[in-house]
Amino acid sequence: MVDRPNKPTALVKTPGLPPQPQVTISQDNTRVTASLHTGESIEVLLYGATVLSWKDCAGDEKLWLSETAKLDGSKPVRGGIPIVFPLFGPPNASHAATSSLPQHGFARNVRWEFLGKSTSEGSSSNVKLDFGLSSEGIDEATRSLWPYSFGLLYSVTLDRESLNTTLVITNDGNEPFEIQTLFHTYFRVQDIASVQVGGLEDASYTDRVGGTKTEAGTSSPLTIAGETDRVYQLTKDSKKAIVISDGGEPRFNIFRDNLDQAVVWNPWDAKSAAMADFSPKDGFKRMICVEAGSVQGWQKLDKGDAFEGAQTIFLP
Ligand SMILES: O=P(O)(O)OC[C@H]1O[C@@H](O)[C@H](O)[C@@H](O)[C@@H]1O
Repeated sequence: MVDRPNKPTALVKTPGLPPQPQVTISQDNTRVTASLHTGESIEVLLYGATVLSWKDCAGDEKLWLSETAKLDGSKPVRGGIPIVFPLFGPPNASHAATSSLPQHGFARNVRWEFLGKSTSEGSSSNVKLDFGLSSEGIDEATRSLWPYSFGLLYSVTLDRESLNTTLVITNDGNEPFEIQTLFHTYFRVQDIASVQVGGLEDASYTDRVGGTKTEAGTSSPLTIAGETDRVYQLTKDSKKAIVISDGGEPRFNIFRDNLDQAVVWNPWDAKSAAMADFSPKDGFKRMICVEAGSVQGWQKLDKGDAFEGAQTIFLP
């Protein structure tokens, strides 16, 4: 073998890109899943753009999803994070424009479009999934119940220690409209008897159990010992977290952005027994809904206006 005195120098090795988040669309085109190389993952059903699952790096599920939740588009999902829009709660004749809509509006009852994924610049430790819905994307029957020209852009960002959901609502038509919106997050807890919700102290609230009444805030964290359905009126201070603790340990820190109310809901035994899509029947012991939203009064959007609201849930 001839030894070549002037060998070409080896090519300088380009450092490999860090492992990128994986995003997959299910074969039946109904779900999008995303995972970080460190193990965290989310799964989003295109029906309602409902986040069904959020797991930490150890694979522990953070959201509660009923075992009998309908995932076939026949009913809003009982669990995960359904989106409430453009109406919170049951329709009411006092607000004519939304009085024909179903409870919590229609955004959770229709299929959204997956618009794509992105990551923060230079980062492989987060992934953002974008979903869209517009007046053109809903069926004629729904459009006739709420005949406005709108656009919704919903972004779900998974980070190693947090999940952010951001909704941007635009008025794309000439007619003004009024909206309410909320992230109806079902949190998974170990034992509702040992759950405390902090960060709501001193906030007045509307109690919706057994007739609607307004109550002054209390100084201690909220505990749940029966059916609970409250709309808390919060300050605009987006730096103050709502903290869900379980067994004395903080589990979730929820930060709001431009969402001035939080609903706390647990149906307890009788109400959950009456819901066919709620199971197991003692599942109310392992869930609590803490729902950041804008649901007191209405946000008016004139032609060309936009409203943006977000929540970020941190794992302590
Ligand atoms: O059964 P739905 O329509 O999903 O609503 C569940 C609950 O959602 C909560 O946000 C409301 O405060 C409750 O009053 C309601 O019962």
